[in-house]
Amino acid sequence: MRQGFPIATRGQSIGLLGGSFDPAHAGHAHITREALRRFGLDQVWWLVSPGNPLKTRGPAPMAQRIARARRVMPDPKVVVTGLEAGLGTRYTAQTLARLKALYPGVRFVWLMGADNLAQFHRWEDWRSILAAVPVGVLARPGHRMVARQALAARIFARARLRAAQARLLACADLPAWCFVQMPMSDLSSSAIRAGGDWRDAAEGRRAWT
Ligand SMILES: Nc1ncnc2c1ncn2[C@@H]1O[C@H](COP(=O)(O)OP(=O)(O)OP(=O)(O)O)[C@@H](O)[C@H]1O
Ligand SMILES: O=C(O)c1ccc[n+]([C@@H]2O[C@H](COP(=O)([O-])O)[C@@H](O)[C@H]2O)c1
Repeated sequence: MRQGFPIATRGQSIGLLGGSFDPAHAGHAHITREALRRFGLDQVWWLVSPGNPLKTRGPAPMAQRIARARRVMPDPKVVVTGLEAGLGTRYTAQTLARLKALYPGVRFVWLMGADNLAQFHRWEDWRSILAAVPVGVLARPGHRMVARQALAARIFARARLRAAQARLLACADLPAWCFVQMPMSDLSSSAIRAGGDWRDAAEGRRAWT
């Protein structure tokens, strides 16, 4: 394994939560705990992104975002990484192809909030992502209807597992995706950047819907 890359063994199920984490907040921690439990994952790796290809604004420095993410999510099952910077990949499809080659036999699951499902069809080579790994989608306020309305969800409607089957997702035949509802956090990095109250966000004191 490449130096500085997390360890995973054959047969393990690893969730990958990519994001700008600019900054990380209790909403990220919440969906990660839910994903571990609902999808029966062994670990979740946070992929702190060098920069979302669809966003024009550059994020805060990587080291700063990683350090904060580790404070927000000090869970032994969660590994905060800068893997995409290490791999030199920019698009999720590329990242997944590289990780699957580096970790043969590991079952990766791509995780994302429901807001990302809404625009998933705009991602580079998005169909290849669904061909490569199962996708777990976590509810987010304002995106209740996305599992029915998003273009990618409609095109791949037959690949959808019911929430009751969530634990089967990591081993499911591809393509497969699953949307899980749960108590939601209304936290977002953009609201934190706008409001400047980072401490409350880290400790999750904001409202839950
Ligand atoms: N409160 C939340 N509920 C559900 N999913 C979330 C929540 N916050 C973030 N996510 C998901 O976590 C992943 C990484 O999110 P990201 O780092 O972009 O944070 P963000 O709060 O969405 O940022 P921004 O407000 O700048 O768009 C994405 O898949 C996103 O959908
Ligand atoms: O591959 C793409 O085209 C693509 C487009 C938009 C977002 N993503 C990924 O989605 C994840 C969430 O991005 P963000 O900026 O909403 O935190 C992060 O890992 C991005 O690299 C990927």
